[in-house]
Amino acid sequence: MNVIKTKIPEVLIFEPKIFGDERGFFFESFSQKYFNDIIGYPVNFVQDNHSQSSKGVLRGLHYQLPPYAQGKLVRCVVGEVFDVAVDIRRSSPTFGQWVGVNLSAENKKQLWLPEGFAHGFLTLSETAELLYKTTNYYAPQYDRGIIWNDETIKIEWPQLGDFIMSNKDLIQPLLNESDDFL
Ligand SMILES: Cc1cn([C@H]2C[C@H](O)[C@@H](COP(=O)(O)OP(=O)(O)O[C@H]3O[C@H](C)C(=O)[C@H](O)[C@H]3O)O2)c(=O)[nH]c1=O
Repeated sequence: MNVIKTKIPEVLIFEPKIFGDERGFFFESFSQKYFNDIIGYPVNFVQDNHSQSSKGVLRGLHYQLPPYAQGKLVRCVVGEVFDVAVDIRRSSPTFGQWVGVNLSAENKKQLWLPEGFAHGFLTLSETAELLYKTTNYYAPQYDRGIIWNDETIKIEWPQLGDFIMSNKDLIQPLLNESDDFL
């Protein structure tokens, strides 16, 4: 597994070792021991999520407030997405900064974003399926969002024309109006 640092120290990109042969491929998509060694502390995932989206669907930017904050390990198993993590920890030197990476069934990359980050993605392929592990359970009453095109974050979303979003995501607050994370 290759680990790629990003401009935000806590956000990492993992590239698993792929074993290909005439039958196809095999790779370990997750190893608790390896992951803990890389992150430097024990990370306990309690929930797996799976979502499917059509081209142009943008989901996010979402996070959960403490005590239900979620770290996420995200991978794309069908198609391709532009996946984004935003640092929403007001005490962080990288507050308001973002990392974007193309995750795809082809590149098999994974994005790790710990608690304190908002998550969102834009679907680039006709259809895409995302699998992601979370370090806390879904808690709708603690679910929060930030508008996808917040001018202080300035995420450089790929230009695909009109995005498809849930009604909830069309009216998310600005970062500076959102509920404090830390
Ligand atoms: C997130 C979640 C949702 N749900 C139910 C609630 C709704 O009835 C339905 C769709 O939920 P929602 O529209 O919030 O799904 P997304 O817009 O994909 O939300 C996710 O999008 C961004 C990218 C994330 O990182 C989060 O995991 C999450 O916020 O699934 C559950 O039952 N459990 C869950 O963990």
